[in-house]
Amino acid sequence: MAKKKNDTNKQPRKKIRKPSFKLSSQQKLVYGSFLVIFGFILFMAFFSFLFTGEADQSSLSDFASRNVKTENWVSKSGAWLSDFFIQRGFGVASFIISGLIFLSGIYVLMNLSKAKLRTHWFWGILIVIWLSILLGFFGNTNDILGGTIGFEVNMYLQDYIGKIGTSLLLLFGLITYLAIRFKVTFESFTTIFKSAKNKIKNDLSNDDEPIIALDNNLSEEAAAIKSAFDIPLKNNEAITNKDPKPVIDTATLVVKPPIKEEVEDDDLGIEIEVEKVAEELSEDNNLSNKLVEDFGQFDPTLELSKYQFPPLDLLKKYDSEGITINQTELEENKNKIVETLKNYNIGIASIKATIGPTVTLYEIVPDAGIRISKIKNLEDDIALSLSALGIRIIAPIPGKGTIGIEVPNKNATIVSMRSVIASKRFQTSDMQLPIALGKTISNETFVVDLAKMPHLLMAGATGQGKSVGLNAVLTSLLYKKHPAEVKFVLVDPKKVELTLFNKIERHYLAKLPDSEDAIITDNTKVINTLNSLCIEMDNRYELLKNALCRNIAEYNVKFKARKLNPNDGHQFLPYIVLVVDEFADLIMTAGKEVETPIARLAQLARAIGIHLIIATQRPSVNVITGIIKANFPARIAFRVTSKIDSRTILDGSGADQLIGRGDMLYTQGNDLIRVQCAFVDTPEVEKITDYIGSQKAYPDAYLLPEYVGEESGTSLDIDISDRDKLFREAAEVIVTAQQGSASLLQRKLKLGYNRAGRLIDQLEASGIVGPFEGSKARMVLITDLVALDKHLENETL
Ligand SMILES: Nc1ncnc2c1ncn2[C@@H]1O[C@H](COP(=O)(O)OP(=O)(O)OP(=O)(O)O)[C@@H](O)[C@H]1O
Repeated sequence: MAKKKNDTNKQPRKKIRKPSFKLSSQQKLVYGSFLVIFGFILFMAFFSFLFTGEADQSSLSDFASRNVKTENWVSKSGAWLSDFFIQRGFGVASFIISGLIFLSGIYVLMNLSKAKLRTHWFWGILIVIWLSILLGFFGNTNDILGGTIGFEVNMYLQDYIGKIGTSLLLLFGLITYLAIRFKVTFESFTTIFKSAKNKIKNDLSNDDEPIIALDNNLSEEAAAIKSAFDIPLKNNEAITNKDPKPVIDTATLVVKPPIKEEVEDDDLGIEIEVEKVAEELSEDNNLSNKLVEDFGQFDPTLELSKYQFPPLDLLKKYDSEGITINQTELEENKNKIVETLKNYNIGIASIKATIGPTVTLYEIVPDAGIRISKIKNLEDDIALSLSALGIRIIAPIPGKGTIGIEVPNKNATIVSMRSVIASKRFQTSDMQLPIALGKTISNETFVVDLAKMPHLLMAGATGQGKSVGLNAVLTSLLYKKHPAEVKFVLVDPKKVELTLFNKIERHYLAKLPDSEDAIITDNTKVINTLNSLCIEMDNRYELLKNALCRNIAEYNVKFKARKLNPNDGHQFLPYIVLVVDEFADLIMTAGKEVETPIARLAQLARAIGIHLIIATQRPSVNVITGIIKANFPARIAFRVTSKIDSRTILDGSGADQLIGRGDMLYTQGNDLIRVQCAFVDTPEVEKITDYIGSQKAYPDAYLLPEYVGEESGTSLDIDISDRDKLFREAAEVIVTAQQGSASLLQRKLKLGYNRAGRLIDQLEASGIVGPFEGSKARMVLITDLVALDKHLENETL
């Protein structure tokens, strides 16, 4: 273990920045025009070399001398380049190289697909080689037809497989090229020969020309074969033959037989020909392949293609980072543990220590025959003898066969956000939503995938590191995900914790169409947003269903490959992460109205990329209800004040024994992992959001679907028959208390915010309470219950 400890201490802190090969528009202009001009010059040099090459031969050796004159149109350089490419290289096939350079310039200037350019180069170079060998075959000596390479390769081949072998090899090269590049099949040849035969036959019989209609989109392949075999195919021409016409299938270039076949008598010696129809690519695939070939894969980041991820320098370095081993502390603790256990007649076979950032784990192997429960019961005694808080006994450590005693270090080290973000584990992770939470007890960076969790519940008493934890989660995502790939919905009833993220509203946040602020601080708006997220979820499911995809990752891959048509409503779907900073507050004020959509989202939203992170100070059962708990398998517990709270959040004790300041336990359903949360301070978050916020953004935040809440239909002239069943009770509560507030109704009648609000509106309509007066409670217009009875009776008359 000691070895491992040293290894982990030596973790390199490399600055890892994504290399960017993107050129600015100006660079493209310079680079593109250079290539165009260079390609053109090369062409001129090659062309003049055909006439001046021989004359310039002698001057090549005197390249450095200015007195020597050359005849090449591009002078000395032209003579030298042509000699290099044509004479010593590939012969006249080198013209293709100048063409490729010219073409590259055009592609750079016009910002065309790089993938297509690469294809051109690949096939271009193959043709150069093939052509050079072919022409070298005819060159008697090393002449400029095939160049030195073509000639030498030919000689080599002929030595081994002879002239016939070489020519057959060249033919094989041509066939392979046509088959792969132009997807030519054997049937293509036979059908083309057949149609040629038909034509000749028709010509001879002085009939009209055979009609072969090609549709508008004559494909490259068809055109290539057509020109190769020079068959008079009529494009877009009216069909004049009375017989059913053969039609060239442009996708595979197979000439299908006419439906009415030429059935002729056997006696005439003409056979019926039945063509085998080649398997076609389905239209969708074919189209998407073509689109990808033309434009490359769809790039969701294109709109903000210049977006720069925040650099690591924005995060603070701490001097006290890196674990220092305090040998005396280790020794002391070990002795105390051994002594305490000895006092209870527990012998130890071996003990070893793993030093983490905040706690050290002592792993002991007790003597044979010792009951584990006996050690477990000594938790308090060991804590007493070590006089330390936050001692946790893990008996046994799952999968290890040892007993663990976690003892807090006297001097805890801060785990900086910088160190976890820079870690190789985070930087190279291919998770969909990677989160660097902190470091484990063995000092390894702890990275988890939010997409796999799929929802996270965070609890901890006030001041134990929840907000820092939330910031660590958000920071991790900001360092790893482009604004096009993830959107946050932030709910912050405390109004201060997440405000900093306002600056990245148009990059990373999602909001309701009519709301001004993206960060939701008002509890009533939360209900609308949650319901809107449910609508978004349903919409996304519909899209996934139509695209025959099981989850968002598959869907996005398909969309990027241009297999989904944006005209059918398909679009690239970013992940949506909902963060609620104080859930207890929400449940208290809105009850079921919040719980229902949260539970619905938690149950269903994983496949469509909506993930929830919910934090609460009060992990009591009325806040984290059964239905919520069941749907949040991933939990983080910071220090809580009681064992009961720990049990609510973790289904076991442990969180009450933590030491605070980011010390936390993480579980994803099975083991508990003790992690020291990474520390990210408010100024650091501010720097990051400033950095992102100062860059070009989308025109608006990501807009969620509109949700028309039930309460929005409320108007003051509510029909008496439409009144809530609790109307009378509510009126009595208000009149008795002489206080017209919705929260009073919520408390007394145990209602959600919405229903209480509706009741107040109805009471106002009936004239029992006065109009809305801002932060003050409404005035009660009825003085006592007797007056109320009278008022209601009058109303029904
Ligand atoms: N990971 C950490 N490493 C070191 N110190 C930490 C860490 N997390 C929190 N702290 C310390 O604890 C203090 C309180 O943290 P934080 O504000 O996150 O608590 P909280 O649980 O959100 O409290 P509240 O619920 O009242 O907002 C921080 O100011 C910081 O000094």
